[in-house]
Amino acid sequence: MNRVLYRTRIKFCGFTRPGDVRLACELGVDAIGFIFAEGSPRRIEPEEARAMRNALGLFVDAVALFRDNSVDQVREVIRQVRPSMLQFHGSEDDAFCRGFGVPYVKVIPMRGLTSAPHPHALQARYPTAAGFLFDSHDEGELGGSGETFDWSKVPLGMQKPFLLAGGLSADNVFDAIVSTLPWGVDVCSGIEVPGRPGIKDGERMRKFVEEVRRADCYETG
Ligand SMILES: O=C(O)c1ccccc1NCC(=O)[C@H](O)[C@H](O)COP(=O)(O)O
Repeated sequence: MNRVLYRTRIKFCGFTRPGDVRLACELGVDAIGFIFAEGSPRRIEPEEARAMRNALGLFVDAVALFRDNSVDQVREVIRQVRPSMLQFHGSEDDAFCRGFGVPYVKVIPMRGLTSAPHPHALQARYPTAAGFLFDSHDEGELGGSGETFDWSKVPLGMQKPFLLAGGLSADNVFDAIVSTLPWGVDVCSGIEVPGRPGIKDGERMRKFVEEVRRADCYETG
């Protein structure tokens, strides 16, 4: 497949500082993720996210991440942050996810799977999802682990766009894209200062974007 002129979307996740958000936008990312999951070291309050949302560049989406949060918590984030997309990491079903009237992405935990999830089964379970995100954590675990999963388990023939996540960095995102041809890639710890969750590293962000663009210009034949 000739991938010249293809553009892999980029989502950077787990921001805690407006300056990092501004730099990410200048680097040309498509979406910025704010984490509201209980127990996450990158969890922020809706007020903090609202300030960072206001720092977003033109045409950059705000994505709000949840993991089995209450209806009231999700509503409060929507009220204050006005995300253009919700991302659910827990055991939420389609009825819960669609109930807020904001498009949503459902995260599929990939750790420990012996075979690829079936695209029709995902579609049947989450019929109103705007897309899916394949991440490396196990069912019931937090995301943002910085670990990869077996990319051969990414299903072929997905009916909706999907994002690849889990342990991506400038060192492996080229191979990840060429191997799985995702709609987009999502990274959290791979663009951070090591050992400092939520503190993004400008040079790591820049290199990540550069490697995605390099993959976009690569002809797989
Ligand atoms: O990052 C967290 O702390 C977190 C906690 C609970 C739910 C989701 C969380 N992060 C979501 C993500 O950012 C993705 O899982 C991420 O793209 C993959 O993380 P990483 O392997 O660190 O790149």
